[in-house]
Amino acid sequence: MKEKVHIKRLENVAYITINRPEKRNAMDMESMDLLEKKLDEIENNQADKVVAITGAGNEAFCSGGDLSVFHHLRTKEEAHAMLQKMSQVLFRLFLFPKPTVALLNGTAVGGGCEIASACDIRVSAPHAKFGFVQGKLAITTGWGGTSMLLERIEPAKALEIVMTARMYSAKEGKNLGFISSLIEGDFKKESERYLSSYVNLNSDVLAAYKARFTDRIDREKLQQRIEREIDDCSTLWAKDAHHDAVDKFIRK
Ligand SMILES: CCCC(=O)SCCNC(=O)CCNC(=O)[C@H](O)C(C)(C)COP(=O)(O)OP(=O)(O)OC[C@H]1O[C@@H](n2cnc3c(N)ncnc32)[C@H](O)[C@@H]1OP(=O)(O)O
Repeated sequence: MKEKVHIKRLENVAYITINRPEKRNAMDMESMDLLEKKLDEIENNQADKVVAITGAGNEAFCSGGDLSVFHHLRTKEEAHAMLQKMSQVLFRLFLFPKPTVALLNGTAVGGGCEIASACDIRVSAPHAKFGFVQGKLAITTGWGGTSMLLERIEPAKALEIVMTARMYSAKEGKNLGFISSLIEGDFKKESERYLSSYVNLNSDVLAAYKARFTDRIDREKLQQRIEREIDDCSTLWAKDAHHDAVDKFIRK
């Protein structure tokens, strides 16, 4: 049976692939658990120097939470539990002791952008689009995405991205500083080549640089901001405006 999230290893890079292309790599609870397990595995495996997260296929990196499943969460408490679960996984990814790279092989939407924001670096195929579209579903980000995006790019630009809730091209993402590099050509092959330059250094050197990168973060404050984000999102989740917007997506 296919695993919804799997790892492949190549030259000291651990590639985590969200493997639900028929749902544009949407995350359900099982995928969240698997992502967490893969992080455990990589953290304990000395040979893994760098973590790359990507989506199966060419169309999507990740379309966010699985709306067909999470639509059954009706109350604030139910939504809160799900949001907290994934935000804990992403907080861990944000502070992961090894460098992390989101390989945007295709569209990243909603929670997919939150996963990308949790990674240290985002590189993208030129055709990939991204959008923090949660606002269109009458909710905010709830996996910690806005709090983490604010650590990644200029605050005014982060605010623009979440408040317009629109889709951006990869080129726009590069101009906004959300995407570090665009990878032309065969994305899989060229991103492997791109990552091979990261693993030339030994793992202690990479870990030391990564530690300096995360030292900048006030972890306690970030955690508090994420908790407030989860609280806002779960309050909005329980309202009719959100349920109606998701109904519309599911019925389309
Ligand atoms: C919970 C944390 C916050 C969140 O993540 S809220 C969720 C935010 N995500 C969204 O609103 C994304 C909704 N999806 C889309 O806009 C589009 O599907 C997307 C990603 C641009 C891809 O467009 P297309 O390539 O044209 O593909 P499509 O729409 O025909 O979709 C193909 C099949 O995938 C399904 N799908 C896509 N995104 C999903 C999702 N998030 N949850 C559950 N199912 C999802 C879609 O229903 C369709 O299924 P089917 O083939 O009709 O059975």
